[in-house]
Amino acid sequence: MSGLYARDGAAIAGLQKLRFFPQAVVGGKGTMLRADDGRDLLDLSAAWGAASLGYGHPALVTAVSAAIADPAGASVLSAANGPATALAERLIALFPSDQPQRVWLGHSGSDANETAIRAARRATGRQGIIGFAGAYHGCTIGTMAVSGHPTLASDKAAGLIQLPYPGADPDGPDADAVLGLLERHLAETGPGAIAACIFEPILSDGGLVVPPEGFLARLDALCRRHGILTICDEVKVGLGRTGRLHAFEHEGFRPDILVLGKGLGGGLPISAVIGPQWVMDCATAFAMQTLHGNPVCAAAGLAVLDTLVAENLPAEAARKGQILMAGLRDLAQRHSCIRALRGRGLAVGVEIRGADTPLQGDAAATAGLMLRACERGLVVYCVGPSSSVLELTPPLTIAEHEIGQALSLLDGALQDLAAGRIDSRAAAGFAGW
Ligand SMILES: Cc1ncc(COP(=O)(O)O)c(/C=N/[C@@H]2CCCCNC2=O)c1O
Repeated sequence: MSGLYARDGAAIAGLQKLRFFPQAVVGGKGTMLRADDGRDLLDLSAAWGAASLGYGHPALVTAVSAAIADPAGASVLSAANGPATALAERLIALFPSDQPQRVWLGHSGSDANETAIRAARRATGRQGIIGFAGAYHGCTIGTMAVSGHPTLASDKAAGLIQLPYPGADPDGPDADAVLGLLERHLAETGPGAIAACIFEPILSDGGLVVPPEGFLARLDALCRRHGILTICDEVKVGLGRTGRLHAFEHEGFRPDILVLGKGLGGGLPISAVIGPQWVMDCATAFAMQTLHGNPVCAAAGLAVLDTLVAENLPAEAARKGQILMAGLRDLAQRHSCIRALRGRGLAVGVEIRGADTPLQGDAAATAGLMLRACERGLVVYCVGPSSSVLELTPPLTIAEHEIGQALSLLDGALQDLAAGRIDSRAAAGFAGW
């Protein structure tokens, strides 16, 4: 174990660790992270999707350097600032509506979803929320209460209707069954009980599950019939990652409220809730934290949005996602432990079947695979209710040759797994999910 990782163990709280292998980073450039042992690691995670432009992108460096050198204050709580206002105006323009919209700026997906839910309740006067099993909306009390991921098994919100996510379980309910279940719930609760329905356009931490075609549009229509606000949580898969600017665009509907985070800041902490003015202006001093709308983070957000356009990153994600998926299908032909491949654009899941490997368990095989991948120079993490789905969410700026390198490194780790060259105890020291 490296010196830096040991020091991390003696200083950083376990409360915030989700560790799969002893990764210790001292720098980064593009898609590469530099480990403290001098190795270059190809990062297929992009820090759980936050490093949307990779590491050290010139547009980010220029924008953030200028903003920190002459900061326009530190927040929007009690003063307007240029970068935050400009970012809000851009986000409104990118999520057009026939109603006036407003933008709330935060630090994380958690505080953004927490705000969206609280504002929906305050603006509608209703308390109930519709959510989905397996969904990850945040790690705050309010977001955990409406999430369904097993790691977030806290007390659930009073009045929560938690539905199965169609497609998450191959033997589970399909879209018709889930919508029928929701209709029955609404018939029982009455039309005036539910404030909002919150959903991910791709169930991400829940296993990288793309919903059946048409499901989300039908869910949106059903909610509108009952005056229920729809909150689309695009914190992980938004902003070009799926091949469209917004993931909901694949589904042919427009949610009432859009939540963005992670990649919005390109690695800096900024999130956003974009929604109708009657919701977003329903109160003041209601959802505030001291540094919300920080001008340096907002400048990063503007640089990300500029670069999405300048480098045509949504279309590039669609194109490169096809290259990645084709390579994974080739690996699946040669490695029977790959149970399934799922995703859109550069949001891809590789489900692992442990029974076909010497490590036997799905989670054990996945853990061993991640650790060996890192030893071979590839960073990839896992998601899913059984921690058995590799989540590939590389920087949108990943180069084609780096996709080839990543596939080759993953192939090597899969060969090690199949040949019994990964000790089952190797990953035991890492708690994972
Ligand atoms: C769809 C979706 N919505 C909200 C969140 C919460 O975002 P924050 O972790 O920035 O508070 C997340 C965060 N997801 C977790 C973050 C914790 C580590 C596990 N991997 C994730 O991507 C998310 O994926």
